[in-house]
Amino acid sequence: LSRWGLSKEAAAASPALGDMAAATAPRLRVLVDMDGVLADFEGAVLRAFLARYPGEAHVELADRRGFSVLEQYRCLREDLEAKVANIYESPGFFLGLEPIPGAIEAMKEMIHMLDTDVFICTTPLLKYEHCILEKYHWVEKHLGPKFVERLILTRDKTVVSADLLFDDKETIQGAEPKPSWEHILFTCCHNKHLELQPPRRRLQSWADDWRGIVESKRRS
Ligand SMILES: Cc1cn([C@H]2C[C@H](O)[C@@H](COP(=O)(O)O)O2)c(=O)[nH]c1=O
Ligand SMILES: [Mg+2]
Repeated sequence: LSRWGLSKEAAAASPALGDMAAATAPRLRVLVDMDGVLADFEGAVLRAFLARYPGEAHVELADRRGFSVLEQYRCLREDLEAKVANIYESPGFFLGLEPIPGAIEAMKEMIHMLDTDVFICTTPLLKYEHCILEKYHWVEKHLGPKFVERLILTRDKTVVSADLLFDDKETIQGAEPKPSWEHILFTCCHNKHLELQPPRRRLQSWADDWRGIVESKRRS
């Protein structure tokens, strides 16, 4: 079935029906993750770690593997886990994240695309004291109040319905075994070495063809 609920065979057999369906095509809903996609979580962790613990063992961004920076530091040395957690649980950490290159421009363009609804979909830390409020402030600071209305905070992205999700986490699991969205893996230091099995798709950066991905989904 296409996004319009019409089988590809039916649309091919009756072009008029296909045209009608296209004319009444539903709006495309796009979810964009925050940490690692809009905001540079990884770069900020490393910079703050080096500043707070100079001379301490650390993981260079080029050596990052796996979603959890916490886990990699724990593997390096058990006591580093608490040090790294302390970094991103500190007040000001989430608000101070630098935007990922091209992210702000892409979001401002995407929100004006015809028949497209864009939302930011992000997971707050369980230790949420600073993280949640600062995520709202970050969005207002970098993207403006219109995007604050489009911020979804959830610990389970699988229950949010959409056509596309741009996210740097390799595997996104939750209560819904078959999420409605196609996950586009956004390249980040911790996932760049992964080889995706077809038909999974990647966006290498915001300079890559995100518009092509959005339009291909609209046509599907
Ligand atoms: C250890 C660790 C934690 N995070 C945190 C930061 C955010 O609160 C979420 C990620 O949210 P997303 O919506 O999946 O981007 O988890 C992290 O990003 N990386 C880590 O290594
Ligand atoms: Mg992320």
